[in-house]
Amino acid sequence: MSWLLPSLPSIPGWSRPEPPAPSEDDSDKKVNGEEEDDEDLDVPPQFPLPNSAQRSQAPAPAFALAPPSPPKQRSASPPSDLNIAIINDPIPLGNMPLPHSTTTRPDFGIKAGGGLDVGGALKPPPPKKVKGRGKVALAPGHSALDWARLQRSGADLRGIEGTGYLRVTMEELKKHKSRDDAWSAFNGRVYNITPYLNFHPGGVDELMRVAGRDGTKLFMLTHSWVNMEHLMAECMIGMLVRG
Ligand code: HEM
Repeated sequence: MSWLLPSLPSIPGWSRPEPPAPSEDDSDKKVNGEEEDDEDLDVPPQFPLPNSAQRSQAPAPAFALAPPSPPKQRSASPPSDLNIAIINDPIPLGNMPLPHSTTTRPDFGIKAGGGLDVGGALKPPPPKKVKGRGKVALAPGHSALDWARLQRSGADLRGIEGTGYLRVTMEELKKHKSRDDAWSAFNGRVYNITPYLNFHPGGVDELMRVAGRDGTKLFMLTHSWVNMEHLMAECMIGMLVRG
């Protein structure tokens, strides 16, 4: 192996230390041609050394177990339902003044023990009072379905059997304003409302308010969504004309 080592110039007074000659003990450690490691080589040195100054001054090893922490004091109030830490004990601040923004601690409406103290702006609005729509209880046999059946029955609902659609003047219209002979005009068409009176969900009296006159405005103000032309198709007398 000498060829691996660079050839050093020979310096007077200096010589390469010769490796120690293998002793008889070393030869004993060779078993079946394999060299056993010396166990002492893997043991790290003690630090600090057993007779060092650090070791003599150190009262106890620094990695001794810390004493157990004292049991936590439970607050009188149960914990909040919300996952927000509410600090009961003020944090010691020494002489440090609190910033203006935190001189009063906000509670965010959270009550002690959980739940929200909804007050002021957070309070839900009171339930709206629903104004009575003025629907009436219809007599048996006078439902919307009964009216539809009556319309399809072929019965004379116009009250002017045998005549076609009429041209009705305002003067003529005004003559039909009784319970058993009531006409009314809606959107330029004149209807015999008499057979419908007891079927009217708003009641007889409401419908009678427009008997003998133009009821378009009141109808639209009350229930513009009602398909009056369809409901009253079989009751149509004719068209409202000037004259
Ligand atoms: C021939 C014309 C009319 C027909 C076919 C008719 C039909 C109806 C119908 C189908 C309803 C039930 C509405 C619903 O359930 O949403 C109703 C309700 C009502 N109608 Fe009429 N109506 C007529 C004329 C009038 C007029 C002229 C008035 C008022 C003077 C009136 C007053 C009411 C009221 C107060 C109700 C109950 C409240 C409501 O449901 O809106 N109706 N009517």
